[in-house]
Amino acid sequence: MISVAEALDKVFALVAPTPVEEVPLAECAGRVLARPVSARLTQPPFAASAMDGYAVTAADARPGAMLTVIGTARAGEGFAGTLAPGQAVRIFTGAPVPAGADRVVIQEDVTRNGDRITLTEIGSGPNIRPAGADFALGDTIAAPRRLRPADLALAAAMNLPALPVHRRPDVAIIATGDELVMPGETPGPDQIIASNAFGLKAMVEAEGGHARLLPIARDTEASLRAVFELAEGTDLLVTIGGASVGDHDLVGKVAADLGMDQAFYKVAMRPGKPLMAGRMGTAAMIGLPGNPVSALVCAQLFLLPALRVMLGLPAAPAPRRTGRLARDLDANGPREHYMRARITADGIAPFDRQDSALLTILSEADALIVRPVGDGARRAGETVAYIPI
Ligand SMILES: Nc1nc2c(c(=O)[nH]1)N[C@H]1C(S)=C(S)[C@@H](COP(=O)(O)OP(=O)(O)OC[C@H]3O[C@@H](n4cnc5c(N)ncnc54)[C@H](O)[C@@H]3O)O[C@H]1N2
Ligand code: MOO
Repeated sequence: MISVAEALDKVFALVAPTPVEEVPLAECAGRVLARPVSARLTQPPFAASAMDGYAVTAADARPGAMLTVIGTARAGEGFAGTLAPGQAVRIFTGAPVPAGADRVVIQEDVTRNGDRITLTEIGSGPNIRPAGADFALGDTIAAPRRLRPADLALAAAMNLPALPVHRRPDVAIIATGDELVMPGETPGPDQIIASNAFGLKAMVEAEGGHARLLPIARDTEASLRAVFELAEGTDLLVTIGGASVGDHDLVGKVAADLGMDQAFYKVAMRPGKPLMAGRMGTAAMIGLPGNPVSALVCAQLFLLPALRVMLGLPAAPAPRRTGRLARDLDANGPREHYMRARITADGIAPFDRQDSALLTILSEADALIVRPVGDGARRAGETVAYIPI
């Protein structure tokens, strides 16, 4: 058995970033920018008014100044002339500041009578945004970068109608087992509903991958082989179950028969010991354990970091934080333990029941407390590492 860190390194060695494609800006949310992109213009392109008011010269910027309004500048249409002392231009937010003007006095600080104004007060700032205050022609957005809403607005402002992003990795998900039927079907007396694949699909898609749910493979070599073939062309093949040592655990054997080059099998972790990974032709393969919590925890620890590499992001373990324990914990054993827990006002509270079959607990959990191998007993109030989920 290898450690979680060793297994993760081996998983990283199985995957590579997907090719880059140009995608229209409106479809880039959450995608990963593959190359730096440069602004095609300067923003603002001209000195712009930050307020509604009157553009005046520095010489007139004093309370009591009486000025003549000689024109208007609004967003979309500036004032063509040049402002001289004794003059003002009516100006609106976003409008180009006329030549000769040094500041904008907000209209609340002005009284107007016909085309004459009197400045009643002068605020502290000039209320002018200089050209290029936000960015200049050629300024870049660095890559790789997960594109957030503000990044898309910035790219739009830079006049970039499409962005180079990594193709969404295709992830083919195969549930295995004679006991499984799909949600909505009526299970036979010895059957249960296949649940894991739905959680995995949601995780993959939330991360930016494209998940395909393949038909459930039965516990025969022929059925497994047939479903594996449907995964042809995928970037990442994920199987669920059939990974352990039982007579019907055939995933490893069938994958090997189909040419899987196994990178590892079994990891010193709880839940999720019977995890496997390898390469099958052009695809990476991750064989998840069947127990629902094991499958989803292993996906959090291995599948998502692998997906992030495929999306062009750096290879890194699932992000961790630290928190204070809300209650005492017993010593840990020889496997790294990822304990389902909830973050509460009193600290981070592990659930009493940690059985890897309990989806109700996982559904209530928002954290996995990380217990290192051989970690001693911990008291309430001590700091522990956890992975937000
Ligand atoms: N003698 C041993 N037995 C087991 C060991 C071991 O080391 N020695 N490991 C245990 C551990 S840990 C786990 S985890 C499981 C994993 O076994 P498999 O990956 O072979 O999974 P299955 O046996 O196929 O299924 C386990 C469990 O999960 C249910 N299952 C499977 N797929 C799904 C699905 N898509 N949706 C919902 N539930 C699913 C399945 O019905 C079983 O109840 O092995 C232990 N045994
Ligand atoms: O992954 Mo197994 O479920 O460690 O319980």
